[in-house]
Amino acid sequence: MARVAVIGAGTMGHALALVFALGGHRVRLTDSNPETLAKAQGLMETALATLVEGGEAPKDWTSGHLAQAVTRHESLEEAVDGAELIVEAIIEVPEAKRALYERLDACAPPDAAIASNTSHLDVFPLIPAARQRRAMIAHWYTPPYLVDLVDMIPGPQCEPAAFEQVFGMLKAMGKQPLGLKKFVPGYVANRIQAAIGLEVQHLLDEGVATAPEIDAAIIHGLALRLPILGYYAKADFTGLPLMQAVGRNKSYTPPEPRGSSPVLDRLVAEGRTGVLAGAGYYDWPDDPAKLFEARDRRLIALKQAMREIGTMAGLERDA
Ligand SMILES: NC(=O)c1ccc[n+]([C@@H]2O[C@H](COP(=O)([O-])OP(=O)(O)OC[C@H]3O[C@@H](n4cnc5c(N)ncnc54)[C@H](O)[C@@H]3O)[C@@H](O)[C@H]2O)c1
Ligand SMILES: O=C(O)[C@@H](O)[C@@H](O)[C@H](O)[C@@H](O)CO
Repeated sequence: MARVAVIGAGTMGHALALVFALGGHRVRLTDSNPETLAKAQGLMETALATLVEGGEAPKDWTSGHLAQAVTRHESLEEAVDGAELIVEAIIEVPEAKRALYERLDACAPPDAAIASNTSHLDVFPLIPAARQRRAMIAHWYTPPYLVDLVDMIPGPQCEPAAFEQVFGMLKAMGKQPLGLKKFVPGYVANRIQAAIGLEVQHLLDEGVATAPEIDAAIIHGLALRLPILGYYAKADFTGLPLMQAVGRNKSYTPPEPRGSSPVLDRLVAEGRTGVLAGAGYYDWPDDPAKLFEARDRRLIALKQAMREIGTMAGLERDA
C-alpha cells in the first residue's frame, strides 16, 4: 500500500482518487477550490456504487470504506505530508502547473514521485530541478476507473527505478500503462483523438454535418470495429493495396489546424461548457451525477462484453 496524494479534485482528480483507493492505496485528495473538493465526495460515492453494482469493484466497498481510503484536505501541505506518489491533476494551464510544482518542491517529501496527468503539455521544464529525478507523466483517460490505458513518460532525468515503480504499481492495479521513451505531445491515443477532434470540428464549423450526425457516423460506423480490431488489424481486413491507393490519390487532406473553432468558442461563451454545466454540444438537463452513472453503466456493460468477445489485434492480453 502506497500513500498517494491527488492534487486537483475536478473531473479527473476525484476519479483518480477512487482508482488509487480501489487499487489498495491510501489517498489524500486536495483542490484549491473548497467547493470542488466537497463535491468530489458525492461523485466518488456514486461512481463507486455503480462499479460495485456492475461487478467492477468488490462488494464490500461501501461509502464508509471509501471514506477511510480517501480523505479530503483543503491544505496542500497536509495532503502531501508523507506522500510517496503525488498525482497532479490540476487545470491544463502551464503557469498554474509551474506554480504548483514550486509549492510541492517546498512541502512534499524529497523522495515523492510526481506524476502529471497532463493531456498534452510538456510539463518537465516546469518542474524544479530537485524534483526531476522522480518526475513523470502518467496520463489517464476519463473515467479512469473504467478506461485502463495510462500513457507513461519518464521525465528526461527521471531515475528508471522511480518510473518502473509507478509503472508496476499501475499494472498491479489492473491498468494498462503504455510506456513511451520520451515526451511527444498527446502520446498515442490523445494524438489520434486530437486528429479526430480537428476533423470533426472542421466538419461542424464548415456546416458539412451537425454534431449528432457526426456522432452517429462515429457510433454507427467507426466505433463497432475499433474495440476488436484497433486501426492496424482493421487495415489488414480492408486490404493494404486499397490503403496504398487512397494514399497515392491524396484524396484526403487534413484540415489546417486553426487553434480555435467558431462553434466551440460560441458554446463556451454561452456557458455551455459540458455535462457539469447542463449543456455543451448537446443539452444535458439531468443531474450530472446521474449522467455519469448512466455513462458508467454503459461502459461497464461494454467492457464486460469486450472481455467475453476478445480482440483480434494480437494483443498480449488476448494471447
Ligand atoms: N477531463 C478529462 O477528460 C481529462 C482526461 C485526462 C487528462 N486530463 C488532464 O487532467 C488535468 C485535470 O483536468 P480536469 O478535466 O480534471 O480539470 P478540472 O478543471 O475538472 O479540474 C481541475 C481542478 O484543479 C483545481 N486546481 C487548479 N489549480 C490548483 C492548484 N494549484 N492546487 C490544487 N487544485 C488546483 C481546480 O480547482 C479544479 O477543480 C489536466 O491536466 C487535463 O489536461 C483531463
Ligand atoms: O480522452 C480523454 O479522457 C483524455 O485523452 C483527455 O486528455 C482529454 O479528453 C483530452 O482529449 C482533451 O483534449
